[in-house]
Amino acid sequence: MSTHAPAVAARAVELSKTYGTGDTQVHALSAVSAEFARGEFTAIMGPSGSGKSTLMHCLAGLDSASSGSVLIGDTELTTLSDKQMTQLRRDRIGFVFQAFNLVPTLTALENITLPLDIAGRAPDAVWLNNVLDKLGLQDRLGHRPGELSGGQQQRVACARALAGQPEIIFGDEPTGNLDSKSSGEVLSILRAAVDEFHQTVVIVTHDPRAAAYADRVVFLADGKIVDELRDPTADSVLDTMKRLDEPASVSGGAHALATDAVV
Ligand SMILES: Nc1ncnc2c1ncn2[C@@H]1O[C@H](COP(=O)(O)OP(=O)(O)OP(=O)(O)O)[C@@H](O)[C@H]1O
Repeated sequence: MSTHAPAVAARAVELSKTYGTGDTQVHALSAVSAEFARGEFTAIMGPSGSGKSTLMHCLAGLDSASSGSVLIGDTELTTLSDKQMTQLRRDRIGFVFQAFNLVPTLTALENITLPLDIAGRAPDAVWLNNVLDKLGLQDRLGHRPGELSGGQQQRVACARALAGQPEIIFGDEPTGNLDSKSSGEVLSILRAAVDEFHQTVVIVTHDPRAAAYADRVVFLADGKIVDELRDPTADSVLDTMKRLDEPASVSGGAHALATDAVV
């Protein structure tokens, strides 16, 4: 990776997303501004419907915002043509989503290397082996997705996202379907991508133990960033979640403080 790479891997600037009109209008995101530093692991948390997936999909160029902008490195996504957007997603971004999106007719290994094959790039053999070892996939590479358990399919999707060493990896509940062992393996490899390869990871999770693998946790509520934690532990994440569940009069001070810290 270039030593001149910008310090911020992804940035949302005054990002708003509104669904519907009139009485049924939903403000999924309300002027969210956030930076995701290069070489850092961030977890996004918040109650159901708070806008986590919407934020992640906008950051990853999978959905467009109603207003505001998203930058991946120095590239503003709204300036890109469809073709440029496809290339950016393919070359610079890795995705691990709950719906694994594996190709059923390809083997696990073929699924893992598919994005690289399409891009005409060869995987770094040492890195790929490391990923396959850490995710315990070496003896499953010849199997098709239908012959793998849910947890194994999720690990294949994770290996696919990591294989090309993209600048930034987005995960929407990447451990949502996994038992605690598989979950730990996926989170450890995401942590290694950050620590050993200076990649950037942003995941949405409901699980405080998963969030504890991150360097930073950003909390959303009602489409706004309301708090942030550095060097989280499962306990500090739980405490913050409880505090944010308290009535607005009690937690209002924390909201104002956190918003200042993030913007
Ligand atoms: N396509 C859509 N049409 C209308 N409303 C939508 C659409 N997608 C999301 N929403 C609404 O936007 C809000 C934010 O949704 P989002 O999926 O981002 O929340 P979330 O925090 O990821 O929730 P969860 O934890 O349940 O996955 C919710 O109120 C949701 O109902």
